[in-house]
Formats: sequence, C-alpha cells, structure tokens
Amino acid sequence: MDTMIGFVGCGKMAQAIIHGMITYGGYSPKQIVATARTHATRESIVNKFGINVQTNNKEVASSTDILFLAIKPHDFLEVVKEISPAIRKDTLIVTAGFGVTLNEVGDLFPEGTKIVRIMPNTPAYVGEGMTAYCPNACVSEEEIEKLDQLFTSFGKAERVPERLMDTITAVSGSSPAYVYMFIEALADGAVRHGVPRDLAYQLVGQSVLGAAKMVLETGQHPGKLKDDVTTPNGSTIRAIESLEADGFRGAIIQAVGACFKK
Ligand SMILES: NC(=O)C1=CN([C@@H]2O[C@H](COP(=O)(O)OP(=O)(O)OC[C@H]3O[C@@H](n4cnc5c(N)ncnc54)[C@H](O)[C@@H]3O)[C@@H](O)[C@H]2O)C=CC1
Ligand SMILES: O=C(O)[C@@H]1CCC=N1
Repeated sequence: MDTMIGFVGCGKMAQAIIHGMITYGGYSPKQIVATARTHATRESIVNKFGINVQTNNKEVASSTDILFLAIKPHDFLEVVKEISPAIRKDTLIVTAGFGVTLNEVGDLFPEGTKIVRIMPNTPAYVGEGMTAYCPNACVSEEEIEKLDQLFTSFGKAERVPERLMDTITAVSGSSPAYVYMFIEALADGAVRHGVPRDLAYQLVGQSVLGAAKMVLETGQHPGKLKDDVTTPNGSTIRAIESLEADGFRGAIIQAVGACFKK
C-alpha cells in the first residue's frame, strides 16, 4: 500500500511542498491528505492539488504514515496537544517550525515518537527546494532513507546536525525572501534605465538562476566566477565598487545574524 502523507497546516510552505511532490516527485494526490480550518481554504486546496482535505486534525494525524506539521510557531502548541494522543507509534512526524528543537517537540508527544525536524524553503514549489533535516534517535536509518527520498522529490535535501538548524533557517529557509528583494531591486534598476518591467524580470531571473547553477555545477569559488565577469577598467568593476561602498556584503552577513538570533 502507498505511504500516506499528511499535512496539518496547509499554508504557503505545505502547499509548496505538495505542489513539488506531485509535479516533480511523482506522488499521487491520493496519497496526500491535509487539514484546513475553513470551507473556503478546503475548496481552494482541493481545486489546486486534487488531494483529500479534511477539517479534523486528529483524524489526519492518526491515518498517515508521515505527518508534516507546517503551522506557525504560535499555533504549534495547541495543535500538538490536540493531535498527540492520536499519533500512531510508527508515524513519522516531520516538523517544519523554526526554532523548535527536537527535544522540545519530543516532550509534547508520547515517549518513543519518531520526529524529524526540517527546514525547507518555498522553491519546493518548482521542484528546487532546499531541505535540511535532522531526525531524533527513534527514527531508523531505513526511515531516514525513505524521508530523504521524499524531501529530494521536491529539490535537494541534506541531513545536518541539529546545532546548525537555526543558521540554516537564516541561510536557506529565509533566503528566498532576500533573493526576491535582490531580483526586485535589480529589475527596478533596469526599469529606471528604460527596460520594460516584464523583460527586466526575465533578464534578472534567468541571470540569478544561471549564476546559481554556475556555483552548484562548476564547483568554482564564487570569487573566481565574479572575476571572470569583471573586465579591467570595465563596467562590472564600477558596479562592484559601488556595491562595496554601500556595504552590500556586510549587509547580507548581518541579515543572516539577525535571522539566526530570532
Ligand atoms: N513560508 C516559508 O517560506 C517557510 C516556512 N517555514 C515554517 O513552516 C511553518 C508554516 O509556515 P507558512 O506555511 O509560511 O505559514 P502559513 O500561515 O501560510 O500556514 C500555516 C497554516 O496553518 C493553518 N493552521 C493554523 N492553526 C491550525 C490548526 N489548529 N489546525 C489546522 N491548521 C491550522 C493556517 O490556517 C495556515 O493555513 C512555520 O513554522 C514556518 O516557520 C519553514 C521554512 C520556510
Ligand atoms: O520567517 C519565518 O519565520 C520562516 C522561517 C523560514 C522561512 N520562514
């Protein structure tokens, strides 16, 4: 029988994962069940993904083999208290909340509950997510392998030590937001100098995608890749000089620190 995958909390992050799993990972909508609190949300999710959507968190929690908890931190405790008595011993709980440790989650479930802490990101929607994960000691290597396959169905996945999770939140969980800001600002610069808005997003989006692929696929140092673009006394070095004068790199390093601290 197919593994049943549940989502308690089906907002932006869960929907990105569901879209990625179905579109790029070959998962069937029949294998996926989520909960929604309102009729309107239920209709919208059913129409988008064709998955089963219910209103009862406990029923979903008790009927799934892998259960994602993708709710905001302020709703977390209430939801866990509700579903905890309904969890089967063999269910794998996958928790996506930032800053909540495996021990803290473990204390809210019966002893021996299998829990995996993850930090995904929204590019899961297009099959290019980055998911960092760490399991607790109750999860077997075989189960970890199964989860790794699930996470890689919507992008890349890395098993990491838990002590890195807060930093990773700042680096890959939140960073799509900073990258969108960069894209928007670069496009604004293009529009400022006469490029139509749609063309600007095309030019910038493809350049960011290409630059990211160069880093991942050539394995070359980003500094070397930057140097390859930079002609002596050319135009690129003028842009670099201006960015350095405005503290571009320092601003990004500090942003990672601010996100980590929160
Ligand atoms: N949005 C992102 O880029 C990322 C989010 N995360 C984490 O994922 C979690 C969810 O974030 P988002 O999807 O952005 O939030 P969201 O607000 O879009 O989704 C949360 C969903 O949970 C539902 N919900 C709240 N209480 C509920 C309850 N009692 N029963 C059933 N459903 C309930 C809400 O109606 C909402 O649809 C957060 O912990 C966040 O830190 C992690 C990585 C990236
Ligand atoms: O902003 C947040 O709190 C979450 C964590 C990673 C992305 N979104």
